[in-house]
Order: sequence, then structure tokens, then C-alpha cells
Amino acid sequence: MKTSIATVSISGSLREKLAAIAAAGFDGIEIFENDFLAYDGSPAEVGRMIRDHGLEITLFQPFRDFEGMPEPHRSRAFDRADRKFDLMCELGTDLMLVCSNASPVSLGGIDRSAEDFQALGELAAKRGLRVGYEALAWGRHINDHRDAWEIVRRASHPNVGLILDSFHTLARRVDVETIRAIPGDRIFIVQLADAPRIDMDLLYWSRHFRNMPGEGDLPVVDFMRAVAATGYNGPLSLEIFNDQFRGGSPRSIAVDGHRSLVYLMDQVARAEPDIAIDVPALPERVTVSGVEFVEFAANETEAQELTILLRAMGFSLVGRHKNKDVVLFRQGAINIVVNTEKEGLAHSSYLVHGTSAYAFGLKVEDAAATVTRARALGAEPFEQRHGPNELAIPAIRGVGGGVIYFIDGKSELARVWEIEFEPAKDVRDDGGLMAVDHLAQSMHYEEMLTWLLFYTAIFRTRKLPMVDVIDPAGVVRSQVVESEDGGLRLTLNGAENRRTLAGHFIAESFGSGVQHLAFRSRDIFLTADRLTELGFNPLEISPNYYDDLEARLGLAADFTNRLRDRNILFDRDEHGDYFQLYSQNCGEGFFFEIVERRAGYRGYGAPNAPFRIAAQKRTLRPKGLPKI
Ligand SMILES: O=C(O)c1ccc(O)c(O)c1
Ligand SMILES: [Mg+2]
Repeated sequence: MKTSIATVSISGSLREKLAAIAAAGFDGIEIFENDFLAYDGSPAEVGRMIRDHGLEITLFQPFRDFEGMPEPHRSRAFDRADRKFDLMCELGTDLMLVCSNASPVSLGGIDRSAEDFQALGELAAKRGLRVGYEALAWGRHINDHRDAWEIVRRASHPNVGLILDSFHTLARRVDVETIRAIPGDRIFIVQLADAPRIDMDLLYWSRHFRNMPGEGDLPVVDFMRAVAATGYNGPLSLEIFNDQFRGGSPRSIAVDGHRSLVYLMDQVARAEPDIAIDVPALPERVTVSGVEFVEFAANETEAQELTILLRAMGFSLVGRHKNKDVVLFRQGAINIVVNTEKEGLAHSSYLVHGTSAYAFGLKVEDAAATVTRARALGAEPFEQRHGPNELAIPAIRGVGGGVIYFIDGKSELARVWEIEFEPAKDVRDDGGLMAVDHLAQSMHYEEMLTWLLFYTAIFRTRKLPMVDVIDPAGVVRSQVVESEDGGLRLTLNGAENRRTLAGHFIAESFGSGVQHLAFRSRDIFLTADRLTELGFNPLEISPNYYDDLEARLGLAADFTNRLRDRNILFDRDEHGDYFQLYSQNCGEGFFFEIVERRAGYRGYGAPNAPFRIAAQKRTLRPKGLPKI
């Protein structure tokens, strides 16, 4: 698989773009003419700089408004092409993209256009160059790859081929199966982009909202399966016009791009087992059966405050690490590790972010294979020195810099608690909490797609539609990533500004990460009552909320009273009921949530989020964990 990316897809100067693209592992770039024009070096220097980065120029583009022109426009178009061919020779690339004519002056006519391409092919052939024709979704006469292919076919010149771009085909909902009939060797390059499904003008949608395959809603896998069926084996080139990416981090956008191509082709290879596809073999997407543990990094004082809160939620201290300042709290299947070591990643994480849930462990079938897949998708492995009685737990770095560990039942890993921890004698309590229901991570809105792609590419998960959550200080966009059976449930919260609760957390804890942890209760009312006895101080919800709830869902007054008395929030979907109880904020906006799902409720209580956030903001304290 030969990977390529258009220079328009990422931000920075040409030099910065090249460095980021090369570091992410791409083989080539499409050079956008404007990137070259804005650079103050000669074409030969630019070509050399690109090759010095180990990259080839897969395409020079775009060449506009060429075919089907009346005179004198036609002659001028040929003169322009000739000049660009000179430039391409100096740059060192042999393929030019001609996009379908959008000019009101153009005449159309399939044979007229085919003749123009035949002549352009002749001109290109003299220099050993090739031209590819792409149908823009908003082309004046040609806006469908089937018509572009007909022109290429009639031009009947070996130096003239077709360029496919998933965006143009999918945006117009052209049947991708029509691609299967095109000979692969007549397709000169394939451009790939996804996009969120938004009903808007095609040109505006294309120029501002494209994103990496897998980040949007278009069936790019189906498009690529059809391309693979043609035998096409040339570069797969990302061409992503996106306002956010233009202002984003070149390095991280380039990494996302490479990851999106590996993931795309992995899906294509699995869906088309009979087609030989040149992709590296990697383990399948990983099924997560649950969250085995969550680990906090803290200093001693804050660890004590966290301990008080954990005990008030019914957790008991069950183990002390044999070699480290690390303790284990447990309740049901929930393991909470509190790490107060003075070295290692936990400590540096504490120094940077303060007390935080910097790591979590996921239960998978094969921990080593999980890391293999994640690495193939560009994730960074994480290894830390380990002493006697310590296991080398397979792990990777998450997007925000935290650690994701993997525990399987195949190996010693299943016995990690016995091997690494000494049992602790402690009163055993129980608040009726059974398991981790979900982890909520907060990040800047611009980073959301990076997190989304990371999780969906590595793990067998799906994304739910984005929900807007109204915070008194702005909108927070919330996106769920979950596995079919709920073994892994993540909510990603993208903050638009730092005055929202999520934005405050990111700003004050110096980075994105786990902002809240939700535990699943067997019976929320019993849990609430038991926790009150243990000294738990719930987040207080406005009485107005309960009046509305009763009216909105037609609830019985005594039921609403039971909710109100305990500060429990309630939601209902077509499957069942959902109950939520929140802790007060800890420090800079971290908090715990306790939920109960009844009769297969699928959601996350999104309708309640604005009221919960408003309550949290009323109590947001300047520093420290809550006093209970
Ligand atoms: O938006 C455009 O004009 C444009 C140009 C070249 C392309 O390859 C493309 O897909 C779009
Ligand atoms: Mg294109």
C-alpha cells in the first residue's frame, strides 16, 4: 500500500507539513499548487526538499477549467498546461490532476472534451507526463465519475487516465458499484476523504468539512472495496479540506491521516478476502469485555482525600503493592488503583495534571495482539521498568498522553492483583456498585476526531451521533464510542471554550483526559441510601428539574419524590430507564457518577447533562477535593 496526502490537508509552512507527513510514515504527497506558489524556493529546490524527506510527489494539482472551452479560452488553457508541465518536470512529478470544468464559459460535450484530453495527452506524452481527470461534484457539465470515465475512455490515450475522489462520488450518492467496471490501470490515482453528512452546498461542504476516512459518515469503505475490485494498486491519497485541520497540529493530523488509511485498508481487506490487497496484516479490531481498573496518580494529601471519597462510595482497601506506593480499592468488579509513587509516569503525570485518572486497564482476549494492532495503527507503546513481582503489562499511550493497559485471561496477567499486591486487612463495605459503566474524557473540540479515530480503529466499537450539551458558558459536544455489548463505553466531550466545565477541566489540569468515571449500581436507591450513611455528599440538583421531569415523562409523584430526595437524575428511552447520581466536583472538575440501567436503556442521560453541569458549576470550588 502506497500512502499519500495532499499538502492542503494539514497546517503549517510547506517545510512543517513535509516534516509531519514524513514522520507519520507517508510515502508521498500531492502538491497543491498554492503551497508551492507561497514557498520562496525554486521548483527544483522544492522537489529536492520533498525527496529529502523521503517523499515522492504523487500528484501535482489542481489544473482547472480546461476541457470543453471555446476559443480563445481553449488555446489559453493549452498554453497554461504547457507552462505547468514545465513546472512539473522541474519539481519531479509526472502526474497532473485536471478537475472537471466549473467555468460558465465551458461548452461541455463529451466528444469535444475527449478530443481536448486526447490533445493534452499528446502534449504530456512528449514530456513523459500523464494527466488524470477528476469529476468535481459541482462541475459544470461533468460531476459524476461515470461521465469522467467516458471522456477518458473516448480520449483513448495512454497518458490520460481517471482520478477518483471518494468525496465527489459519495457526496452525490453515485452508486460505488459502478467503479467495479473500470479497468484498474486506467485509474491514475485515488483520492480519499470522508465527511460528516450535512445538507449543504456541495462546494462549501467539500472545501470546509472533509475529514479522514472513518471520521465522518460517508461509506468510504464501500467506495474503496469497489476500487480494490478494479485491481488498482496505486497511491491512496488523502485530500482533506477542513478548516479545523488547517489550524490544527500538523503532526497529529498527519498521524490521524496515516492511521485512517491503515484502518480503511484493513477493513477493505477483511471485506474482500478474494481480492489480493497489498496491506500489512494486523490483528482484528479488539473486543473489550470490560474495564479492569482505573488508576489515579496523586500526591499523599490528595490521595487521602480521594480515599475518603472512595470509602464514602463503598470501596474497601483490598491490597497494597509489594514494591510501590500503590494501593488497590475494590467494590464489585471495580478496581481503583491509587498511585503516589515519586517516580515513573504516574508521578510525572501528577506533576503536570494534578490528581488524575491517568491510566486505565481494559479486559481483552489477547493483550499482546491488542498492542500489535494499536502499534500498526500508529499508537505509541508504553513500557515502564518493572521490578520483581511485577508483570510487564502490555500498554499503549492514549491520545491525551495517559496510559491504556491491557489485561487478558490467557496469561499471568489474569493474576495481576495476586502477583503484585499484598492483601490489606480493612473493613469490607459495599455500596452496591458493580462495574465501571463508562469513562468520560474531555478534550478540546478540535481534538475530538483524533480521539474518535484512535478508539474506533483499534477497538471493536461504534460511534453514536454527536450530541450538543449546553453548558451555561457554551456548547460541549459529546460523542459516544461504545462496543456492541457495552464492554467498553466512552464518552468524548469536546469543549469549545475554557469557561465550560469541560473546558475548565482541560485548562486547569493542563490537558485532556478522564474527567469522570461512572460506576454501575445494582439498585440506585439502595446505593444512594447506603452512601448517605457512609458520608457521601451528592451533587445537589435543582428542585425545578424534578417538577419538569414529572410533567415531561408523566411520572408518579411519589417516584419523583424518591428521586428528588436523593438527588437522582432520571431518563427514559424506548428500551428502559436510567438513573444518575453524581459526586461533588473534585479539584478542577473531576467527578464520579453512579448509574443504574434498567431494561436495556442504551443512552447516557444526555437530556440531563445541562442541569447536572449547572449544578456542578454552582459548586465548583477553587481548589482541592470535596470535603465530605
Ligand atoms: O475544491 C476544489 O476545487 C478541488 C480541487 C481539486 C480536487 O481534487 C478536489 O477534490 C477539489
Ligand atoms: Mg479531489
